[in-house]
Amino acid sequence: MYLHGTSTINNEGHLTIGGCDVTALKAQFGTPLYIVDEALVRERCRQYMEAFRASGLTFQVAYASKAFCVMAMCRLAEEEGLSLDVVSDGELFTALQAGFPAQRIHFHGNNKTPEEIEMAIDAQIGCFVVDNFNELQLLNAIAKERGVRVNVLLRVTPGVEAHTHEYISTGQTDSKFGFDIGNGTAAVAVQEAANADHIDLLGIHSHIGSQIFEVQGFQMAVERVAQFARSIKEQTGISFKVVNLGGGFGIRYVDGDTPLAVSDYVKAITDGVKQHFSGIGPTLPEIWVEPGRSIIGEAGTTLYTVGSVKEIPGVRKYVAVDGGMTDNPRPALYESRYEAVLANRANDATEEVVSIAGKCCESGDMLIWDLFLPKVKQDDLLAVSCTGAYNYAMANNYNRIRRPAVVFAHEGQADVVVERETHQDIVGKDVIPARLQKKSTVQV
Ligand SMILES: Cc1ncc(COP(=O)(O)O)c(C=O)c1O
Ligand SMILES: N[C@@H](CCCC[NH3+])C(=O)O
Repeated sequence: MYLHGTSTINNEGHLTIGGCDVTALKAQFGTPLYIVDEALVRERCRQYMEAFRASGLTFQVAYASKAFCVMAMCRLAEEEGLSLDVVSDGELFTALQAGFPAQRIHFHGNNKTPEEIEMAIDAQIGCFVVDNFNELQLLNAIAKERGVRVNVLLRVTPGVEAHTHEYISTGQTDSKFGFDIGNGTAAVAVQEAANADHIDLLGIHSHIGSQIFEVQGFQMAVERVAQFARSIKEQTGISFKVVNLGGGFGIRYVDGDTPLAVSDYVKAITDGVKQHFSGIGPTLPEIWVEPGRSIIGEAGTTLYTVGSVKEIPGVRKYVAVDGGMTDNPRPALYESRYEAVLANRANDATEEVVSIAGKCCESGDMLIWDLFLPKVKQDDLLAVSCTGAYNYAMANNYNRIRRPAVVFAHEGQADVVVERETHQDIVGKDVIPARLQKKSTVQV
């Protein structure tokens, strides 16, 4: 059984996270429950910061908040010295409400609305990562209206195919994101941004995909982006002060996943920058990255209570838990695989192979197929590991199921950072028009 971060099994055979016994967390907060190992998140942040410091380059590590964006997480990222990547007014609002320094916020997205752009300009965020020509023109016009100048990176597609699930691969030419280098669009965008009177072009951005295990994709992206920067410099004299190489660094979900150490990914990038960018300008560019999953993914665990257990003799045993695709849609979306332990009897010998079903009215709502566990009973606790990234962030209310609470566990203390939704939250935005209101049956 693989235990991430501070997770241990105590003498009673209970899983503990951040020094908290999960059976006590269940008693206090109920299930399903997302538990975040705060020390592991901090450790990951520090690994990035230290690896970049060791490179001697000027840098920013921006936490890609799409992976898990709540106010406490923004605070934690700020405390660790990270910047923040947001992709919507919702994420921006969350960051600002948490008091995250606006200058360290970078705004992404392939279809920012005028309202989002206005909100971000008014908040004086650090930088827009511009995805397309419509946005470039809109941003310039809004900045002009407000009499300000805005910092911009242009998102380019370097033509690198990352080895990952096709839905989370983004660096190839046929992608909804960015200006393509290969077909010349990126060069046109650079010229247009440089000519725009209310835009300061800081540099370029490239993100090749997510959950990537090898360094080759990143090395290739650095090389392509550097070639592009060199040709732009030669043809136009424009040089890039900042190069953002995105996120995508892989993590260990299950046995057989082989992520590299954070320092290895960072070294591949910084070595590549030193090699390929030397001589383009008087100094090397500032390097930014945007890790999301690798900061928060392994630090998250989802705790469920087992409900029904159904055996189809000779076929399969289904163990249903009190959550499912509403709190973790990743198995249904990407066929993602997860590991789990029986968190109240983790020392019992494994005896059977079961499949973990969610409670949604949907056959595809399966969390884990063919998992070895001790003999599972109703009311047992199941802890699915590695659910920190893109779980709470993609949680939904299908079947009007309430989103679980999130707690940060640290040094024996667990604090709620998101409360469990209530039934009232579920109907809170519903409106019954007057003509559908229930008529009173009381006769006067
Ligand atoms: C532009 C951009 N930056 C950063 C990330 C974060 O990626 P990851 O969570 O894989 O590090 C993503 C998501 O893939 C992204 O699209
Ligand atoms: N939501 C995806 C990652 C998306 C990355 C964003 N560009 C996942 O769960 O793996």
